[in-house]
Amino acid sequence: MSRQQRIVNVLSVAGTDPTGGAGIQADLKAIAAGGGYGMAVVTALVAQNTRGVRAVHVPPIPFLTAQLDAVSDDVRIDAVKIGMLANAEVIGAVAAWLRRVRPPLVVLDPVMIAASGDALLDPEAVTALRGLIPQAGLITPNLPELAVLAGAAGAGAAGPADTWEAALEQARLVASAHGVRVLAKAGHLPGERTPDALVTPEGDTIEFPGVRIATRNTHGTGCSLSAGIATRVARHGGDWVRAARETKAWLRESLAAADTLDVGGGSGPVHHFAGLWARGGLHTAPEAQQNRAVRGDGGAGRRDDQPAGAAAEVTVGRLDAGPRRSPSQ
Ligand SMILES: Nc1ncnc2c1ncn2[C@@H]1O[C@H](COP(=O)(O)OP(=O)(O)OP(=O)(O)O)[C@@H](O)[C@H]1O
Ligand SMILES: Cc1ncc(COP(=O)(O)O)c(N)n1
Repeated sequence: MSRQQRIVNVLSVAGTDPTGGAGIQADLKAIAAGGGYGMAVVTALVAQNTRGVRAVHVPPIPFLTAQLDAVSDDVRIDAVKIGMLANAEVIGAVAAWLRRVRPPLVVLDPVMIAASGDALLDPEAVTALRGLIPQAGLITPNLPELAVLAGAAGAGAAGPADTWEAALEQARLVASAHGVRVLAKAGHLPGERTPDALVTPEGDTIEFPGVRIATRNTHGTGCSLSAGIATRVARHGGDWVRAARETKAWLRESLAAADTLDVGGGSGPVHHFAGLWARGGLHTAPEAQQNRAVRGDGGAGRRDDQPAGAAAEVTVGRLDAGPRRSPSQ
């Protein structure tokens, strides 16, 4: 098998979601759907469902390190996705392992607060989290997380961006302060548009347009996006733009089919395998309709007026980003 055809091994270092919509469980589905072999190290056991978080249990730090070493002592790691880190001790252990192992590609989703409003990171651990950023090739904060990072990087306590322009400005500040690529995401903004933008440390901005899908089943979209990008950037030899573009198209397809699942009474998961199952002839429209009928919402309100991958990205600024200094290019 040639190097290009090799199946990539992708490690998720994250917390759990026993209902399967976010965290490690979502990551493994996103990695598989993206064409990689998924592996997982648990940073925190989280008792949560589609409605919220009930309890968090962080394993002893030596056990976390033992999990990380068990993988890296045995398996070639092509990319790492890092999600929930819970506290400064966990961050320290993951940072030390990254320095030792130097995986070639690292995507850091700086998870701080669940969509339900529950804290997934000790507020005092933000400084430690910022220290981890230079070891990543890409970070994927949502708007509240971006505001925290921008505030710490000198923007003051501005709060989450309420316009796309303000989000891009914060992303540029964070990218240049930490020498890292930042994926800004408009998921939390009101309105019809949900663009993402890849911002380089040099200030180049590659925008991926998107149209909002009217569903409340968006649990774990950030987890799935970051794990999908980690998988595709490894498959595409470090091409971050292609990885982000393709992952957004896949996530759109998965979000558009989220209402065909029937998982929980809160914000449910996306359907990670909707595209694959449709192309394989599995679970066709009548079954999906039935799920919606059982739940009683008839699927009303869902909008999918744009085929996956239809939107072309827009480049603002220079494209010649050049190689990065960090080991996790
Ligand atoms: N309703 C939607 N329609 C289309 N795309 C969406 C929608 N909601 C989120 N997205 C997309 O999902 C991805 C994650 O966005 P978001 O900003 O919600 O991240 P997040 O808050 O980290 O996710 P999570 O819900 O896992 O915490 C982005 O690519 C965003 O554009
Ligand atoms: C273990 C874990 N990691 C991340 C999230 C964020 O996802 P969301 O904001 O959709 O709740 C989560 N709920 N749980």
